Amino acid sequence: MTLGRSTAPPGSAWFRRGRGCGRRGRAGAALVCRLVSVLVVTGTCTGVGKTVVTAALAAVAAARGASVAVVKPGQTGVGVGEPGDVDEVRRLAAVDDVHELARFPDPLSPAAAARRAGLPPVRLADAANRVRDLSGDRRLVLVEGAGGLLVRYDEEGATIADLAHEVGAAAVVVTRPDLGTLNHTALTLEAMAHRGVELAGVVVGAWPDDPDLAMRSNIRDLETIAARPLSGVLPAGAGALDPAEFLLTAHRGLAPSFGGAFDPAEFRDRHGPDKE
Ligand SMILES: Nc1ncnc2c1ncn2[C@@H]1O[C@H](COP(=O)(O)OP(=O)(O)OP(=O)(O)O)[C@@H](O)[C@H]1O
Ligand SMILES: C[C@H](N)[C@H](N)CCCCCC(=O)O
Ligand SMILES: [Mg+2]
Repeated sequence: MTLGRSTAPPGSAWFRRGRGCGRRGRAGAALVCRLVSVLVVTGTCTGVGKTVVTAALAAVAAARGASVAVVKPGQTGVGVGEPGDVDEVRRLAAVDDVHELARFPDPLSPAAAARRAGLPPVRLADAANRVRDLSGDRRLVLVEGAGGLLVRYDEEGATIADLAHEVGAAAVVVTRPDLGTLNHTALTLEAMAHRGVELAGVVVGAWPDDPDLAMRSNIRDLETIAARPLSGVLPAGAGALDPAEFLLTAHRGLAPSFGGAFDPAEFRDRHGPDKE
């Protein structure tokens, strides 16, 4: 995916029919002319930094002039009147076009939290329709899951992977840098491949100032597992920045495919295990 450029992005974007294109199809009708991307932001677990990465993607895209909407289909662990993940994105990225589709107070999976609240669960088919509607006139729609890829939204076992597949979105996988992440990342990528969900990139959600040996070593192995360079690394503490500082950090921390300036080779050289 390439935001704000004329080159066609791979996979996660498509051209949408629209007016004013100026080109004509075989039947003489105006051809598709607007590039739209829908990205699902998932992770290897809860608390890995999906919200911060979602905010970073939104901030960088909005700064390039793209219209960005952010959707959280199921927010759990947050009470009435308390800020949820989309409020965090609004604060960090200064993007107001945010949509929380359902909220359940218990800090559980959306399916379990709905069950405990005695409320109907999130219907991901409805969420997919909402995402499609939003993509009608936005340049980028970001959809943040709850927890990891296979967390359930209802008793039938619908997951954010189903939503991604349904709307044809690629997924950004946010991962931890520390020991244990290699297995969690491999499992997530394997489950995505099994379900036909394309990988948009692996992003480390929170890289500390003092990475240990496992973290340094994991850079290369995460790239091996993903069969591509890292698509970004955000520093720990980014979530506490003000919007202007956050935008600079997001730009530095996201790869050019997401509109940023992150250089995975430079990061690998600087932080690899022989740089202790
Ligand atoms: N780069 C970062 N800078 C600062 N804080 C971070 C960063 N990444 C994560 N955090 C903090 O770690 C915690 C978990 O991060 P976050 O809320 O983004 O996780 P998540 O993957 O979105 O989890 P959930 O499944 O609840 O949506 C939060 O308190 C957040 O502020
Ligand atoms: C409450 C938490 N912050 C998330 N919103 C939901 C995480 C659900 C994880 C379920 C699991 O994988 O066991
Ligand atoms: Mg979150």
